[in-house]
Amino acid sequence: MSLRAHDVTWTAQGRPVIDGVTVEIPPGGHTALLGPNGSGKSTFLRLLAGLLRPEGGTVLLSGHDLHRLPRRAVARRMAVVAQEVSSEVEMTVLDVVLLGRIPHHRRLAAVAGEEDLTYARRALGRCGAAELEQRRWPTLSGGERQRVNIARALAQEPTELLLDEPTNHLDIAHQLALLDLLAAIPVTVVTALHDLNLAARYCDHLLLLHRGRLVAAGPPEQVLTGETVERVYGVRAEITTSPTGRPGLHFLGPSLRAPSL
Ligand SMILES: Nc1ncnc2c1ncn2[C@@H]1O[C@H](COP(=O)(O)OP(=O)(O)OP(=O)(O)O)[C@@H](O)[C@H]1O
Repeated sequence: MSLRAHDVTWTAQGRPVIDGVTVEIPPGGHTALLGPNGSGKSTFLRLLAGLLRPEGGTVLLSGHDLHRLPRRAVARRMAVVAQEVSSEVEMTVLDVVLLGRIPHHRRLAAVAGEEDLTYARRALGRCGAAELEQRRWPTLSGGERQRVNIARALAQEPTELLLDEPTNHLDIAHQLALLDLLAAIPVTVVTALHDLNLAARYCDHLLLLHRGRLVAAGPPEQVLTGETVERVYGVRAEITTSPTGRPGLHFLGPSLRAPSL
């Protein structure tokens, strides 16, 4: 297992935000991190990425405690696409993507050699953003910025890629293209997602958080049951098999009973 969390806990203002979560992320697969607003998805993603330190438990990368590994070695392996990115940075798109190459160099001045440019341009192409290369970052739309930010992460050539709501700002065609891309790359991917149908369609392994606790883990048909969706989201759903062979959720309305655990 490339990435594991064992009994991980993190609190804010005395309240557990992540509460004793143990998971194994299947290597080379695409795992979706699901849960209602405030359930702890972003926090857990940051813990998996080593951006937050667990207050209890450990995150293990290839069997080693993430916080005992040199930061540079982790940065070379793991790429993170955060939810919010600044729109103010005065750089071209190509330079933003080249930032992904920094962990592969000892000196900043060494970034932007031929090999780096090849990686950066290939990543832009994969994200359907090749034509944006010379645009100034602040002039991009939200969806363009999102695609470039993902290209930056791919240019890093990570073995683990963690993304927080990467489909935000993307139209449906770009959402599907991005999830197809993430399914095709030979990298361990963990994506926080709100859209349960997209998660069921594109991800092999789902983790469902509720109030900081892991309430279900496994393949989509096992995790996304009507009972679980109603209990966690407080919404009634009819679940059928979609033409893709994956579960398809049809939301019927609010639960007639209060959401609880
Ligand atoms: N530094 C912090 N200080 C105080 N509370 C925090 C902090 N970080 C997270 N929280 C709280 O922890 C809970 C989980 O937050 P988190 O952003 O991880 O949830 P999420 O599942 O990603 O939510 P969303 O779907 O709305 O993006 C929220 O109630 C949030 O307010």
